[in-house]
Amino acid sequence: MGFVEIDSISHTYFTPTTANNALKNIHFTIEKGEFISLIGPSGCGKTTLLSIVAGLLSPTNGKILIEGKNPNQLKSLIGYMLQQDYLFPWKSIEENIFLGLKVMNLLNEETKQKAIHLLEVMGLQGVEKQSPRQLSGGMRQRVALVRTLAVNPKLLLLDEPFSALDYQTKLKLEDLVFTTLKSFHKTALLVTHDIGEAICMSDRIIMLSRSPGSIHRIFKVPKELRELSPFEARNHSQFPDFFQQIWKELELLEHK
Ligand SMILES: Nc1ncnc2c1ncn2[C@@H]1O[C@H](COP(=O)(O)OP(=O)(O)OP(=O)(O)O)[C@@H](O)[C@H]1O
Repeated sequence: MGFVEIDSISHTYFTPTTANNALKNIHFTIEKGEFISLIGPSGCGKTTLLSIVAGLLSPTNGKILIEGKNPNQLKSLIGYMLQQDYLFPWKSIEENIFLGLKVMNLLNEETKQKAIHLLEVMGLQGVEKQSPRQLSGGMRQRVALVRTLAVNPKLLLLDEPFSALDYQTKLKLEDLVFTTLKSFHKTALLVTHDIGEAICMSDRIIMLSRSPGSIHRIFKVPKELRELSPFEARNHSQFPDFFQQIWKELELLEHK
């Protein structure tokens, strides 16, 4: 059994007059420590799937099991990182990174110290007393990552966490997130529109097609690229060919 079992998920959004089949029979597993990316044309159901895995939305059909359990039983073990950092502007950085720990009743001297240490790991030592307004977008996203990791989640769900950043910051953050997650042996599911990002961060890439959202193809990232940091992977000789392969397939789906 995989660490995460996504077992024949279908989802329909109902309105009084319409039924929108957002997902149909999505079935795959994620191994512990694996990094998976979801890509596909707009509206193919990536965010819907992530919300279902997070336990925020109940699928119309099928089930999700994380270590054999329903995600609703384990919300505390799932961390979410989004495009917006959702830091509270009126709270200090320190208060922001302790927030998840506080909500989950896990705030003590040890967990506080670990969170502060994570800030240092992210290159943010000394910002504890500052306000989010004083930090750049990339710094705030790093704080958001610290807050997410502080509660020691087993599964990280990343919904386009780098898409609002400038290109250089995005590349740096990809490297940082990648190395941090690998060093803590975290399992992650990333939604992205960026093929390059999917290639350089993932072990496998799941391409969805739309109407209804279903798995079109699963790509295994070549071993040579998986062994490198995202920045190095983007510069590897195998990167352009693999990029082209995925790009062409995605183009076909976009115009379907
Ligand atoms: N709350 C909702 N009510 C009705 N339909 C919805 C709702 N949320 C999403 N949908 C529809 O479900 C389908 C999948 O949407 P979803 O946002 O999951 O796709 P996505 O792949 O994340 O899109 P994008 O890449 O544009 O962010 C789309 O057709 C969308 O219009």
